[in-house]
Amino acid sequence: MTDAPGQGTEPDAPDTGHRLAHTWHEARQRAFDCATPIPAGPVPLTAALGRTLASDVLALQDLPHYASSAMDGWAVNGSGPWVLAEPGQRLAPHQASQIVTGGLIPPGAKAVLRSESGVITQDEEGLPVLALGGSAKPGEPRNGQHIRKAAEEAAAGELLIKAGTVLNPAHLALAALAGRDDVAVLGKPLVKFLMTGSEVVTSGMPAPGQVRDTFGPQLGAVVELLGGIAGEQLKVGDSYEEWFEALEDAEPAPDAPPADVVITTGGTGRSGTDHFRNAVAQLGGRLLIDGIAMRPGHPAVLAELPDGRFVLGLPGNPLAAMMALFTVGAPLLAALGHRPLADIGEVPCGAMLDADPGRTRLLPFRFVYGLASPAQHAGPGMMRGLAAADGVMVVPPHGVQLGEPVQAFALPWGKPLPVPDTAESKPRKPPARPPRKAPSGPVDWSALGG
Ligand SMILES: Nc1nc2c(c(=O)[nH]1)N[C@H]1C(S)=C(S)[C@@H](COP(=O)(O)OP(=O)(O)OC[C@H]3O[C@@H](n4cnc5c(N)ncnc54)[C@H](O)[C@@H]3O)O[C@H]1N2
Ligand code: MOO
Repeated sequence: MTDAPGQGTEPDAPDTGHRLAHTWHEARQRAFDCATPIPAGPVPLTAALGRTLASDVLALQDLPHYASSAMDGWAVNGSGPWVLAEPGQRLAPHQASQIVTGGLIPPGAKAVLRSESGVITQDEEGLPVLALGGSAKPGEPRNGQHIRKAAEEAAAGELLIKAGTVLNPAHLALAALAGRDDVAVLGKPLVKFLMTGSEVVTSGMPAPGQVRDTFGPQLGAVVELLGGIAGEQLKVGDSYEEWFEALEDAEPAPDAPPADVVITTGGTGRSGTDHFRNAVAQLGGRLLIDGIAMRPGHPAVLAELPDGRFVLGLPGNPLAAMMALFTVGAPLLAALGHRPLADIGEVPCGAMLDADPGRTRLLPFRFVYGLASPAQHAGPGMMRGLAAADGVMVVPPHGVQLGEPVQAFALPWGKPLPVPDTAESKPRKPPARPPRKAPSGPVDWSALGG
């Protein structure tokens, strides 16, 4: 929200010399090109799920590293009856000692007799001995029976998990079996959030003049879907000093690792309480993107601070913020996280969309009979259209004709869209002949539900 003009120590905003310097495609490419992949580093196994392994995991020793019993019963040497020995002691022929599943096979043991296959009885002198009995099968115990040999899963030095593997829970267990406490994984950007807006309330019914926070519930989740690690969310007041301090982050909590990316919401405008550019300037940062020729989301800003952190300023309007996040945040997180720039898809347009000279429109759409139909309820401050959408159309400034292919991207939580063979950098030209008259604007989906 933009209220009274700001006061205080706010410096002049950096003079960028231009507004909306970047087309949608340029902004996307620039956000990707400005970042380099975060180097690989070790993470504890408990934090490694879903991460990409940077170097092979080898068995540090034999797996298992000692011979053990596969059954509860007795370790035995030779044939019965067996004289009972102390557990762990070397067994001479015709000796046995009690053992549990997983127990270390004592020296001299040749097999394990299951508890249900043996009985403790007495010899002629009344001393206790172990004899075959119960459910023992003929020939039991065979040599080596019920003994898990050392190295039967892997020998020391053997490759267990290849570099490049995306780690699942079983990989983590295998790495632990191999004796690892941590694994080297490719870098993944940690993202912190600074949310502005004194009118924003985070629970209950907002009064007139207040709005319910739409960012708290969704931004972290979207960042995770885009390959980032969602860090802490901090609410920032409207004063410049609060903004500056939050962005400076001079005294981070001792247990909080530094962010790679800071995402701010609101405050991208140029009125008195909109402080993004000024705080970046005071911190000695540089603006990489300052406005994009797109709608909604045109005030999006991307900056880099001297300490290497990227700061992505999302507009306050909820849908505008998501479009800015998809346009700038997605490529930035991909580049930092060792991933390629996502391909842009193509869908047949289900409406005639007029020209809007000079800017790209991002329209949430839903497939209706195979055609991408623009969403209703897709104003910059709305979420209803996006919540039900199948993707977002990238409508070029010259518009789109009914049935014409139009570039589109999938939602981070949605199904992929078909990608054409042609390079995404070649937006379609309008057809030479005027098309037949067709309905324009949003399509009424109410009959379809959802
Ligand atoms: N004179 C002009 N005014 C505006 C322009 C312009 O070009 N000239 N652009 C408009 C556009 S487009 C956008 S987008 C916004 C950008 O505004 P800010 O980034 O400065 O954001 P705010 O002013 O703080 O908030 C805008 C709007 O968003 C609501 N908001 C903020 N946070 C939340 C949240 N967590 N959950 C839900 N809604 C939120 C806030 O209440 C405002 O309604 O500027 C336009 N104005
Ligand atoms: O970026 Mo604003 O529409 O473009 O909400």
